Amino acid sequence: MTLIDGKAIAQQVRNEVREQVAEWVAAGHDAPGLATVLVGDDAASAVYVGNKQKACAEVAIQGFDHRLPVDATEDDVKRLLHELNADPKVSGILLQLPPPKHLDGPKLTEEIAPGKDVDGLTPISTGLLHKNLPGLRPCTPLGCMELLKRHDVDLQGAEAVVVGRSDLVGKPISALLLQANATVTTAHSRTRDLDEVCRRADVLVAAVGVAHLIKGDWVKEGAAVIDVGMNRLDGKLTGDVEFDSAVERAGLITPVPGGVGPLTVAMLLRNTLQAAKDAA
Ligand SMILES: Nc1nc2c(c(=O)[nH]1)N[C@@H](CN(C=O)c1ccc(C(=O)N[C@@H](CCC(=O)O)C(=O)O)cc1)CN2
Repeated sequence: MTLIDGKAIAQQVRNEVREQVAEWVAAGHDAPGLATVLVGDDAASAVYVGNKQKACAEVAIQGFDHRLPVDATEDDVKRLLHELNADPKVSGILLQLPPPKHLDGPKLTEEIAPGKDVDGLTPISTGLLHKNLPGLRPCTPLGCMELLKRHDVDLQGAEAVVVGRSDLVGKPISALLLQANATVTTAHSRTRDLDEVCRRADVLVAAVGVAHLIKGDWVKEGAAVIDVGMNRLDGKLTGDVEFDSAVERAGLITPVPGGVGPLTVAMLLRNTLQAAKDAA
């Protein structure tokens, strides 16, 4: 069994982005710029945004850190996003999710210009993904694919089961796996005989947001298990997979923390460089 080291792979990706940014700037271009927009004072979101800004500094991407108060209106957020859309120093924009309850995160995200949508979450980016046309893809699904690629997991004709159908992870990772020629089942909370469906999987992606939903004996011997879940259980961060039992059967598996999570930020950096290049 191989334990996937997401931190190490994320660091490799960040090193690659740093070199590619340096080459881009050496060729006479402006450094790419990433604008993060955080509305309100959610502690976890503030940490994620802080990490994104730090990661930008590490690879010489310009970071623009925008904070709006918890009572910001829909118009306030839209105004800021429109300003950022028009700012040539900004190659990529992200609205940290979720915003405070009175705001509709997905609807506000639609205001981001598709060319700057480094989260890959606007309807245009979603359409490009599902048509397999060039565009920006969501970061966490890209991170899952990167982990599989760097571990040489053969996806051709593989049975892939994705548990979860969110716009952020479940649906886009299903699309990416399908494009890699896996046979994909997107399972969810209403799927019948979920245990049996999971047991078919050569590649099992858990992105449902329920701590330890996927039991060890649902895992096929030798399967690649990618756990996207990030749940708090008894004060501890834990995934959607019952790790201690799944590890007995998996061929390779991501831990939580230290698996998929770090790749989200690394792929955001890669997307920001891509957005800068596409805009040039
Ligand atoms: N606009 C977006 N909002 C949100 C996204 C996103 O991709 N775009 N994803 C998540 C939050 N997120 C990044 O924004 C994120 C979450 C977790 C991690 C991470 O590295 N997790 C660590 C553990 C961290 C901890 O101890 O709390 C890990 O898994 O090892 C990175 C990014 C929702 N919002």
